[in-house]
Amino acid sequence: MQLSAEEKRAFVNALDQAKRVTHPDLVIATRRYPEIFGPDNNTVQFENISIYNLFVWSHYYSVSKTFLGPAQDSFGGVDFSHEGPGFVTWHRYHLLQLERDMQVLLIICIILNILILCCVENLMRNYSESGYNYCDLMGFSQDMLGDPSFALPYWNFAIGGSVCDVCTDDLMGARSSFDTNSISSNSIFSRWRVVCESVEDYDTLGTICNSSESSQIRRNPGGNVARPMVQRLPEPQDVASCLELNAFDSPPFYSTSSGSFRNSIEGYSAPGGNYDPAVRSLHNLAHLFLNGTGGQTHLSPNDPVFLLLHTFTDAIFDEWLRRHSPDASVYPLENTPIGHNREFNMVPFWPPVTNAEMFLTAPENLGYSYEIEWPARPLTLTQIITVTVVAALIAVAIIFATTTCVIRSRSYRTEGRQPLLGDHYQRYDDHNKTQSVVGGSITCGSELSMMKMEELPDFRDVENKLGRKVPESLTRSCTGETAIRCSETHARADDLHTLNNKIRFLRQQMVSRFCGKKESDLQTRGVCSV
Ligand SMILES: O=C1C=c2cc(C(=O)O)[nH]c2=CC1=O
Repeated sequence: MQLSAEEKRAFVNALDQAKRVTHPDLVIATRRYPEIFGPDNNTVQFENISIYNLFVWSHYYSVSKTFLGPAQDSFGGVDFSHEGPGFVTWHRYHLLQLERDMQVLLIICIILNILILCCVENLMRNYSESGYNYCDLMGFSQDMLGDPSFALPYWNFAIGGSVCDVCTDDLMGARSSFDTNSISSNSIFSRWRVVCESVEDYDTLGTICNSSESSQIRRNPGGNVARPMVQRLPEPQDVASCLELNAFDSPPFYSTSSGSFRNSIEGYSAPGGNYDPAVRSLHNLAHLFLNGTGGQTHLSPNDPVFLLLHTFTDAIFDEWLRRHSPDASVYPLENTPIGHNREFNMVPFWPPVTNAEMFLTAPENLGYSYEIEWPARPLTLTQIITVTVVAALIAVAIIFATTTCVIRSRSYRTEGRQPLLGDHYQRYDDHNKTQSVVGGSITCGSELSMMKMEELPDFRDVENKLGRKVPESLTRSCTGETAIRCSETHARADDLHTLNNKIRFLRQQMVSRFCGKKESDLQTRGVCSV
């Protein structure tokens, strides 16, 4: 989704070229081994095939029944690329082969153009003057020229919801307005035709898929009403959970494996690792979501969404390798389904390549990397417990603080109706010392000072705030009891509250001024009373 418009166009055009240009090196077998030399035993049953169709054919071949020999049953249920540890390694190589083939395509194109320009310019002058070049003759477009570092992008399919965001005309093709199962005619992919469609015929006739193209790509993302579970894409959390799994794979190394990263990313077990026959997740779910060509194993690469879906699957595999740094030995050496053992060659790639060769971190060993932001990891049980306990403690602290505030504020309010200087502010006499503040008088030890409140520095502020004169009886030298009474007579509760605070402040000032101590110190020692 982050490609620029130009990058999208170049990518789509490059795929279209790959669909049309014949693979420069490889041919496909269209008959099984006993018939490979043809009816006359002299005509090899091979065919040329385009670069993209070879990509489709390889996948078809890897999931096809394997012929065991004359008079022997086909070996059904064989799958060299799914339902086993080789799922991730096989599909990785599959993508790398296509990517390399497309890079070569671009290099050939550049070389041929240079040759035309330098060597056969005269010969081709008329053609060049028409604005075309040799690569156009072969089906190349200018978009692809000069970019031999071509790389396959990926589709983050773990976005939840039921919208295929890459199914737009500038990418993989929007839905046709006329047929919900077709691709819009504005997309180049509406003109693609599939290969390997006639599986039943191949099986009954004992043949193999050839390069013949047949019907259009079918696609109806999220539209399988008969199977609501596959109407939604996987969620980001599914990726996060799957990446947490420690074990690469687990016996029987099949679609029934539990606690297996491979089976989770493949999508036969829940993202958290438990095998559940009813579950389809991640890669499998994305396939089934496409609901058409891309959801049928023998056909799925015909829909180009396949390769974006698989580059993302490969990115998850690579992130798992990076996080868990597994030794090669975590990939099972034996007892896997046929073709999936660690040192076995992956069928049908040529030249031979083993699963082990793809079980390595890509940036360090294979020369490519993915630019992806991974969803946050889900919390472990311990983390959930810790967070819960901390949250509970914070809640208790908040409740305690709130309750204390409420009680205090209530007591302040009632203070307005209580003596300003109550019983506990009564004179306190110690044998040695007497610190006492009563109304506007302070006694410190033997030293006695009398002071009118009016004389204290900012006493006028109180009056300003009250908007009137402070009651006379208070300003003189109210003893505790007197102060209340005179206040109750002259001031409202709010005023009393303000006054109360002010008096408390003044009292502190007086205590510290006359005793040279803070009131709190004196109170701590239990020798100060007001
Ligand atoms: O192309 C594929 C289609 C698939 C469908 C399922 C499924 O779980 O039913 N799995 C698939 C894998 C494919 O590669």
